[in-house]
Amino acid sequence: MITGNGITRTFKQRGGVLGSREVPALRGVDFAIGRGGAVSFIGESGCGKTTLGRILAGLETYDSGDLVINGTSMSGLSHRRRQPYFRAIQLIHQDPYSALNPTRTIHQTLAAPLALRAGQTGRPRSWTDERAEELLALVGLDPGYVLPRYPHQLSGGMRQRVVIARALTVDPEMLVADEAVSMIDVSMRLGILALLKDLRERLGVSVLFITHDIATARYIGEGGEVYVLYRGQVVEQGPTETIIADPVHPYTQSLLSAIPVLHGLERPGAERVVPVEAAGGGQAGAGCLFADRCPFSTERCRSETPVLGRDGDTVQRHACFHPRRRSVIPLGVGA
Ligand SMILES: Nc1ncnc2c1ncn2[C@@H]1O[C@H](COP(=O)(O)OP(=O)(O)OP(=O)(O)O)[C@@H](O)[C@H]1O
Repeated sequence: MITGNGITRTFKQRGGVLGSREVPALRGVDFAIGRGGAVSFIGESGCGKTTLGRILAGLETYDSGDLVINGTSMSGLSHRRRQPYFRAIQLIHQDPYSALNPTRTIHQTLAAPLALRAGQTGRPRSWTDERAEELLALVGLDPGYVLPRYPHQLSGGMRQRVVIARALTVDPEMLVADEAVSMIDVSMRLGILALLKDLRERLGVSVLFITHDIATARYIGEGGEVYVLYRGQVVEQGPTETIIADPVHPYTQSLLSAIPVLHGLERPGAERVVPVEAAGGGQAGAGCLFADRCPFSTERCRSETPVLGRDGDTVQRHACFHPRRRSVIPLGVGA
């Protein structure tokens, strides 16, 4: 089980006419991912998805809160003592080309971590070649074809499969797939998503999917959970099917209507969500961060901060004073 309790991360950005400013990327995010689970974090660009994925993979630090991996808190541990825990969480980047060393064959790419793994688990050196073949077959590649080749000799989809095979060399508990298909040819995307689903079922590895794309979250997160992030805060969370079929937070509803969101939300009335650039700063303080963009905001939304919680009759948790079931206008309608 991997849990995050109140994870916050603020970056200092320098330069520009305004001098340096603080950008809160994550503002107290809670989550829990069990073994074999499927969790999607969805939200627009800049909502903090990648920062969260990097924190989970041990590539980024958090300012406060706690990350607990299988019962052990990462907060009090030195960098060196955290490493074995973070090995259980492997990050799949969106760009498989830059994730692979172009000067190494796929055989070399897999042999190095497998040799380390053989040492750790007391296996003979010969095991590494066997395991490399096994892993490539597991991710749907022909080892005989792929092993002697360099990354540039493979398609984007094949490269992403190699990246997944490399992540599996350490027997991870969780794969964090950060927009893992966004840079891959459309024709190969479904295959990669199906592979991640299959690995979840066959190996019991959990998958955390980071995406701005609801359709992908729906596919990969079947039977799992969705967390909707807005400006570093979870605004709605619950079973994938419920969040997609029956969202109650206006931001989730707007995400479901269109991305980027510019269309009306419901009929009649054609209330419109203000585009993010046109909205106010939405800085921390009292009030809902989404209030400037929300067609349903009231005085209360501007002065009080809604907390993630459950109404009596909702399956999901939400952070909204005016949660409502609204019929979402399908993509492209109402522009
Ligand atoms: N290393 C950094 N230094 C300064 N600011 C950063 C850094 N990393 C992220 N940020 C800022 O933190 C906020 C969240 O960024 P993050 O990349 O996590 O969002 P995201 O939802 O993954 O967006 P995208 O889909 O565009 O990658 C953004 O405002 C971003 O500019």
